Amino acid sequence: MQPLSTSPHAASTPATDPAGPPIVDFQSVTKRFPATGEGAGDFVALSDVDLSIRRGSITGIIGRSGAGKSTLVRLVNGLERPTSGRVVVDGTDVAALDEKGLRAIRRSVGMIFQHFNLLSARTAYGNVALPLEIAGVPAGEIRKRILPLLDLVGLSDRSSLYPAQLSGGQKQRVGIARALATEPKVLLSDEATSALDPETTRQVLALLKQVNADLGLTVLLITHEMQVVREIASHVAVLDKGSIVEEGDTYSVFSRPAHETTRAFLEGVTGVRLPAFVTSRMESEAAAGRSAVVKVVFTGPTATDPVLAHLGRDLGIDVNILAGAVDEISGKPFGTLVVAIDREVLEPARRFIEARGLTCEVMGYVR
Ligand SMILES: Nc1ncnc2c1ncn2[C@@H]1O[C@H](COP(=O)(O)OP(=O)(O)OP(=O)(O)O)[C@@H](O)[C@H]1O
Repeated sequence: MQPLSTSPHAASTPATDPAGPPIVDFQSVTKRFPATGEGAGDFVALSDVDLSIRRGSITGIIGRSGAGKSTLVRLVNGLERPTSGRVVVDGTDVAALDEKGLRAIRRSVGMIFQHFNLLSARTAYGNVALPLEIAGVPAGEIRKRILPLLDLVGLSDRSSLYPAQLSGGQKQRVGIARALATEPKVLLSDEATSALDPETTRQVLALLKQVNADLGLTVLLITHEMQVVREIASHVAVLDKGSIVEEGDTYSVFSRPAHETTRAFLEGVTGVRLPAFVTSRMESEAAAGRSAVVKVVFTGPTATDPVLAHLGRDLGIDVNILAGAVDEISGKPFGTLVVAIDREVLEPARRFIEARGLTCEVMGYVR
């Protein structure tokens, strides 16, 4: 694969500016769908959503099935229109556009899909050429643009093959090249790696990361795979029943998830799983003679500090380690330890730990 600095977009791509105005701004967006059944009211798919997508970010949208993720993303390229509110893409209110304006916005917002959506009767080259043909770009110019794109996605030697002759990963690479053909500012990805095996997923993610870093292209991705978000997303927004319940940079949200939906999604992905011998004995009452089972989360610069050793040395409080893991989110360390602390000394221990920037959560009590 060629470095992207030689790509045809390099000169025309706006610089990444995290502090600048958002590239996509959802302002009080509500989306209702008309009732489908007799007597049923309208269905509210999105309710008063405010969300700013930073220019140059990779933002993951997560949420349960039916939470409104696809609807949110389809508003960005005008495939859906908000019932109320505004969706502003690079300064343009998409909902206010006529057909001509929508065609223009769709050139600046590319999209890739779970099932690739390639035309089976066209070669890889023909699929990538399609959006340029629709835009009326002359054939000679199309050729000049497509060859570096196929090179970029590592498919120069597959350009004359049809989708049926390509692997899933190769088809998604064609999808990415096609989405990049019109030199978009934003790339929407709707479960683009869900149909791929783990190794191919890694390769496609690496390509998205490279495109993001080298072209400054903002990526807005829907996924149910938390590993994907943890690995490549700089920011994350959690949707629950049509509302944003949590958002921020991925490290902050994933290391200290505040909402129950986020916690449920992260179960088993970050942190530790308690061994059965602990969970089977755990009780909710803090009765005498029991120890508290405390989850201690180490983040940022404290992630590798020996705080619990200091607890023993400075306060003479010993802890019993039950489970632990050191993990990585967006390339930064993140540690979780589950420890048993004598109930009688729980409060001083908690104050000591929290004063050093760590978080404590009492999960229950054991004898
Ligand atoms: N055109 C439509 N007409 C009626 N209801 C719709 C329409 N499109 C979506 N919905 C409803 O809006 C809700 C949100 O749908 P959406 O596809 O955005 O969810 P999602 O979070 O992407 O779900 P999934 O993860 O299952 O794809 C769902 O309950 C869905 O049935």
